[in-house]
Amino acid sequence: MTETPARTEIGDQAAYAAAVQTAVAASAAYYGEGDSPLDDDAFDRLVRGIAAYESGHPDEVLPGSPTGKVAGGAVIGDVPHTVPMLSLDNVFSADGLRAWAAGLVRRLGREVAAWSVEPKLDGLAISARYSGGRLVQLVTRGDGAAGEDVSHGIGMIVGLPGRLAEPLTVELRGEVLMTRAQFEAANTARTGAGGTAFANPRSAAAGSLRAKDRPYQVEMTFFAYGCLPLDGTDGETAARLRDLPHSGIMELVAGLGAHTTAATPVPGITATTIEAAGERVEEIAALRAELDFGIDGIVIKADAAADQAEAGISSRAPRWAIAYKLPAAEKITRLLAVEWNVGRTGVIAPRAVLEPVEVDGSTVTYATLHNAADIERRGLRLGDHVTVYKAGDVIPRVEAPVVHLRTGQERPIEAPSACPRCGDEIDASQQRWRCVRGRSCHAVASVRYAAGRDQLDIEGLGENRIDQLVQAGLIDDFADLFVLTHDQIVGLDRMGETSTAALLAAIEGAKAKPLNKVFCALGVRGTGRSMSRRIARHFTTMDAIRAADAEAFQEVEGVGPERAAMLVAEIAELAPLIDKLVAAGVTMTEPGPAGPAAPGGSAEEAESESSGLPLAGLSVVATGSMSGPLEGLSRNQVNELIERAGGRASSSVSARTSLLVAGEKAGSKRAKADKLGVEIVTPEEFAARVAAHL
Ligand SMILES: NC(=O)c1ccc[n+]([C@@H]2O[C@H](COP(=O)([O-])OP(=O)(O)OC[C@H]3O[C@@H](n4cnc5c(N)ncnc54)[C@H](O)[C@@H]3O)[C@@H](O)[C@H]2O)c1
Ligand SMILES: [Zn+2]
Repeated sequence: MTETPARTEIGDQAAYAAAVQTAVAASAAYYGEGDSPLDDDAFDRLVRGIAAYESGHPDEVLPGSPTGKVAGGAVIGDVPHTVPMLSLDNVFSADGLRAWAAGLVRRLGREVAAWSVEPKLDGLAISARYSGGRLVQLVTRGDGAAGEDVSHGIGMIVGLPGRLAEPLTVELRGEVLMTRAQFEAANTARTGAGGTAFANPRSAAAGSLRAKDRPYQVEMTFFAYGCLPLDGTDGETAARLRDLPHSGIMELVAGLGAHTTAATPVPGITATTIEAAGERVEEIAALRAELDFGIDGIVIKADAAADQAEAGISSRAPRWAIAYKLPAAEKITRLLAVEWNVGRTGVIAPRAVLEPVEVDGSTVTYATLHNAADIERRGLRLGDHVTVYKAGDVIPRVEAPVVHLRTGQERPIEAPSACPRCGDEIDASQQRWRCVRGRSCHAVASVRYAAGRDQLDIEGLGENRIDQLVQAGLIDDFADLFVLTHDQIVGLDRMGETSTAALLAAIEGAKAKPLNKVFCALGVRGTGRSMSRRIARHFTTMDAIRAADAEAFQEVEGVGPERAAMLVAEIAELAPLIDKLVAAGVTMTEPGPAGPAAPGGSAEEAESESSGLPLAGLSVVATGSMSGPLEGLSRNQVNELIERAGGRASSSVSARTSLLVAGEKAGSKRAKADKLGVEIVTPEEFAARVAAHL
């Protein structure tokens, strides 16, 4: 959310003319079939470059330039709109919003009565005309003055009723989009019918709405954001629509039976000050990742009809409304490779390796692909351009191939025919593939981790020895260590009486390790040493950990909703292993009083482990893209660095945060840290502080 967003540099007239051509073609594709070769970020950079060039060379402006026009002037329709369907001007920061509001107040010569704040739905604008309460025509926005008749879409759009609750003659305006589920279903239907996948929900909605004869059914969703009189609207209704504030219109529309944002986790609200409106902007932005439909910003409008009427409109956009743009949550990049990783339980999951791309404030190199069937269903190929989606803390995912960018060089993605870790067979009978060895596929690595110095610290149990025990069929996981007998071990290669006795004693000693070490030994995803200490300290017993739900886990510092849900799932999955440990008499409690952990767990440990380290006692959050010596580090690697340097890594800024490492595009976390007075440093400054641990 930087105030001066990046733009394409345009050096001369020829480059300018080429840029105009590219932008107009992209717009035509975007509003037409929904198959633009550019992602929104690239398109917006280009148009900003064009605008900058034009302001420096006003005599060179081409008549076909997209600037200052609805839909870049790229689209034409033949159904005139009663009232122009406009675009929206943009701001990119809280300062920009305040400046815009101040300008509007100046123009009106009085305070704005109220602000309405609602999500900016990322679909396409539609005009839905009702006659006597019956839906009779659908028209796209087109160039703003006239649009295309897409009435064949009637009946495919959830939330756009065929009949209103009252027999009114009115025009509803709103956005048609696809929810994530509708998008997945549309792509399944399309690829199933031999077609190619849509690149993203927005283009799927655009393409589906315009297509007339389709051999398969798709479903879309409508959200209303306006209601206008039409020819034939009765006088009373027309007067009501003219006088009601925007919020009142929204209530009326909902009452008529059309979808509005009221029923979503981000309902439109009104605020009396622009500061309060700004807070709502932050709230909506924070919920973006959890919504099942795309939003690309937040729309702030003067609510009162009189304020709107007096502010008026420009040729492109109303002056009484503004779009607060959020960073693009979706980018186009290349799919370079697919890795097949074997999880702790033997699940074999594909992961996309991408040409690194900046999405929503962080660099994305990997993205989830779920399973082999998913790759098939999406019709992905190696070398494809793909749309990658990430918002907030959501794990990045590959949405779809951008089929119209194919060159013919793309290759099929080959699924492994044997377990990539142990070479044994794959059980492909379910959507999630598994190694037939299940957990024991993972045995050597996981037992080695459990026996490591920071976990159970079992001396004499190196990789070779573990491998030997696994090969001999004596252990499948580290709980099996505790039931090994003298006779089982002493016969093994290079195991004499002395080393056998030493090993058994070391294993026996591990039973007395405190809960935090035992928990850490489980290798729960997303928990390292310090997180294990915090969890053990917070819950104090394994029973309490096992009983905790996601909400309870979020009370542990540094555990957000996503990690909490994962912890619950992982711990449930580990139940058989934990049961074995309990049965073997391994310690399941943490000494010392419960409560928030000191930076290093128990006070003593904290002393010995992290005092003297540069981040001792500090809770550190990193956000935005890392640069300087930290460039290229994943968020996880940065967190590990924080922990190595004695700090606690956390993903959310709170009053307890000591330090925010804010890279480029730090966004809302930076704003929050600012507000809370948390110290903020650049990645370079941070790197200097922890140089010894880099
Ligand atoms: N990738 C490409 O090639 C390409 C080409 C053209 C445009 N675009 C993208 O489209 C955007 C510009 O498009 P635009 O001119 O349609 O403007 P816009 O989408 O940024 O804003 C105007 C539109 O917002 C929609 N909207 C959503 N929620 C609303 C609400 N609550 N109240 C009012 N309106 C709401 C309406 O449909 C309205 O027409 C840019 O972000 C650009 O990146 C991309
Ligand atoms: Zn295996």
